[in-house]
Amino acid sequence: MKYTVIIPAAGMGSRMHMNYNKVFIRLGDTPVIRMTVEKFEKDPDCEAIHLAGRKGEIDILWGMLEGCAKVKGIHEGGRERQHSIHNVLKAMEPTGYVFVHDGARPFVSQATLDGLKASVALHQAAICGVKPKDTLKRISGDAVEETIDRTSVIAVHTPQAFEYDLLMQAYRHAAENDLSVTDDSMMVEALGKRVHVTASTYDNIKITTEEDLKVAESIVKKGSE
Ligand SMILES: Nc1ccn([C@@H]2O[C@H](COP(=O)(O)OP(=O)(O)OP(=O)(O)O)[C@@H](O)[C@H]2O)c(=O)n1
Ligand SMILES: O=P(O)(O)OC[C@@H](O)[C@@H](O)[C@@H](O)CO
Repeated sequence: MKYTVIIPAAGMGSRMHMNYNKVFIRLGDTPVIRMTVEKFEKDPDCEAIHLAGRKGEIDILWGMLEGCAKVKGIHEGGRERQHSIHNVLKAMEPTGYVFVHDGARPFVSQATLDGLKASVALHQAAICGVKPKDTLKRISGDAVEETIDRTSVIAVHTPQAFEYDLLMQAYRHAAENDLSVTDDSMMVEALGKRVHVTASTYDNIKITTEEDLKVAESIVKKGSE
């Protein structure tokens, strides 16, 4: 199963409190965005990589990704993650399957990619995640309303994998209905389509806040799953 991956990298990284985009942070010698892209350079089933970058950072991204032969385009991002991805979807060639993967998740495993490929080929829409390790409660202000059955929830990661036509339809529908989402699956769910779930790894963190950098450095040191 061959696919194209869209990697949004056009955020501000504001929760990282640095004065530059967090995907440019180096872990060892390598920028986060290059580590992420290399995961897909190495997967023989990934045919093309398209990124979203902030206006003014597109040349920096091309520089950081020098020699990454599958990178076919770096497109201008938008106000929110979903607008960045929609811009890429509109700019790239139609294809069979599309993965969407955060530029800030450099530790996705090959097994996670393989699981998603198998699932999306069967179900048209597949996401990955991990079981929560903590007890989960629904709250109102500082009061507990209920304890959630944690066997019925997952913490969702990327990549998320879709048939191209389905994802295009979902993004068009979201734009027309002004839907605000935090992942791509929410748009497909809004069409009434069933989305399947496969396993991710606890290493597949999204680098979001300063403490994530310490975790990321320790994953680099030990090697990711
Ligand atoms: N307008 C945006 C916002 C986010 N992203 C990308 O989407 C991914 C996940 O988003 P998030 O972790 O929220 O990144 P930021 O928006 O950069 O972080 P923050 O919300 O702290 O500013 C990141 O790789 C980020 O670069 C994007 O392409 N376009
Ligand atoms: O809401 P945030 O801006 O932190 O992140 C949005 C998405 O990147 C995130 O929901 C996916 O990575 C799936 O977890």
